[in-house]
Amino acid sequence: MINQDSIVALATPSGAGAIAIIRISGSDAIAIGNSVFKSIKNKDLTKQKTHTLHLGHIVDDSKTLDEVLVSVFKGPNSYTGENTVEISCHGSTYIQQQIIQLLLRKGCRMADAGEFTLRAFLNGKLDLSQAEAVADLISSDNEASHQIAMQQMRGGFSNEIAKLREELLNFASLIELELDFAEEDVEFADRTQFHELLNRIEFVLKRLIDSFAVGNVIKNGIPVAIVGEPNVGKSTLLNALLNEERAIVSEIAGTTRDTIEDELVIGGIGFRFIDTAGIRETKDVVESIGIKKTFEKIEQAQVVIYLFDGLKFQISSSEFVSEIEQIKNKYPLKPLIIVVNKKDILSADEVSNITTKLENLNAKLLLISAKEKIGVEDLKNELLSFVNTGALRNNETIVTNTRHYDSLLKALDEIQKVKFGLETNLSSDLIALDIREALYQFGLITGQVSNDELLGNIFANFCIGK
Ligand SMILES: Nc1nc2c(c(=O)[nH]1)N(C=O)[C@@H](CNc1ccc(C(=O)N[C@@H](CCC(=O)O)C(=O)O)cc1)CN2
Ligand SMILES: Nc1nc2c(ncn2[C@@H]2O[C@H](COP(=O)(O)OP(=O)(O)OP(=O)(O)O)[C@@H](O)[C@H]2O)c(=O)[nH]1
Repeated sequence: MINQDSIVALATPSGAGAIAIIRISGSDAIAIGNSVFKSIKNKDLTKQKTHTLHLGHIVDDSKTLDEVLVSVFKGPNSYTGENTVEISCHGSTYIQQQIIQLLLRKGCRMADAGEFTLRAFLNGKLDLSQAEAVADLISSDNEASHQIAMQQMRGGFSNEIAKLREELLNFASLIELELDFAEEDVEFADRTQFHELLNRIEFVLKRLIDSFAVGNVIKNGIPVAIVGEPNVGKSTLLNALLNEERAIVSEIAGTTRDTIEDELVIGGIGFRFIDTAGIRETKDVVESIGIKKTFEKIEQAQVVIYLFDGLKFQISSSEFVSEIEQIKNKYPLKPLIIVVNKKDILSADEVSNITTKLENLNAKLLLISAKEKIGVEDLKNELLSFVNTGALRNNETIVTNTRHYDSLLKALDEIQKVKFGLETNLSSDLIALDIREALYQFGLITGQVSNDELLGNIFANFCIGK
């Protein structure tokens, strides 16, 4: 470990709280902490064991700033791998600022965003994908995104990649050794075994790449477009799903002109509902812009809810059927749920008329009342059925990070080139080049290969103090 300057930052959120934690990390962290701390038992912090907690006061010259608890971590046994001191003070913003300013005068500097975790990475405490998972963990707000981040932080993903990388590295060295004996025409690398390894790597890469489809939506929320004519109850449904009054419910048709997005967690999965203006034909300029937007939103959505008023269906059923067919034709692969609203005011005959006319449309049909909250739970379950939670349940590795996804795609491409090279008896030096490129992509994920620009990009997105 090189002699690192000592960095300081507030580890808890800014603002007042019961307690705030100020963290210092670096070679001189404990000495600096000691210089501002007066232990009630006259302890010298520099002489304390690692992972110990001490009560005392923070003093600025003779002025006592606060009564605090101080914890001591001795490098390499700390989060950052460096000497670390944490001061738990009373959570007044004034106290926080006074202590931080005092520490800055004593030789610390303010930490950059993510610098504690960057140091943990540089000191080998975490690999790069684990460090990135720390940021995901902090921003996770539902069960699924939390589970994935937690798994990644504990090294599930990097272990898998690191193992493949090591096996591949083995073959790379053997193939490269062959190059040194080019005249003799020897083969150190068993071609059958090598082929078997490449197949295995290809299989794992494909699985990881596929998992990104799930991972990405889990991280960002699954977009669901709610489409329907004005006044069918989109806003009421959204409110029923969100269980709070967010969208504007009104008696006037066409009030949902703009798209409103809202998030809701169902069964541990985040959904993003996109309330659209519907696809009713219109001459109104403002509304036709809304209709164009509706199609754009369907495009982006993973699931579409086509919502209509059950009473209106009785008058113009063929128009509804043709609209539904229009959506089905335009987006044949997009899951579509037909939701008939206002069931509470429909007669049994009307219900059976709707069912008969719509049951053969190759879409899920649900009759609900958004207002009376009838059938809303069924709709939630239906939405959940579109999420492939199999991988989640089985605790398989799920890729959520675009950077990793990108490297996995490139690695797969290289592995396939290597396979092709073997099959077509390409010369070893060319095969070796492709293997090196695949290894490089694996290394980018785990951080075995990195550079300042890459690290800068990653850690700049962290919060200060992490
Ligand atoms: N107060 C506090 N809470 C925190 C953190 C922290 O830094 N401080 N963390 C940080 O963000 C997370 C916990 N992560 C941590 C990871 C490693 C070590 C650590 O001391 N590791 C040592 C020794 C382990 C032992 O002997 O018990 C090591 O790895 O050698 C501490 C915290 C969440 N909670
Ligand atoms: N009886 C009954 N009325 C409902 C139901 N759902 C919505 N409504 C009423 O239908 C009217 C329109 O509801 P909104 O939720 O504003 O409809 P919208 O589709 O968002 O309308 P726009 O914003 O105009 O597109 C309101 O008066 C609601 O109270 C329902 O299940 N049953």
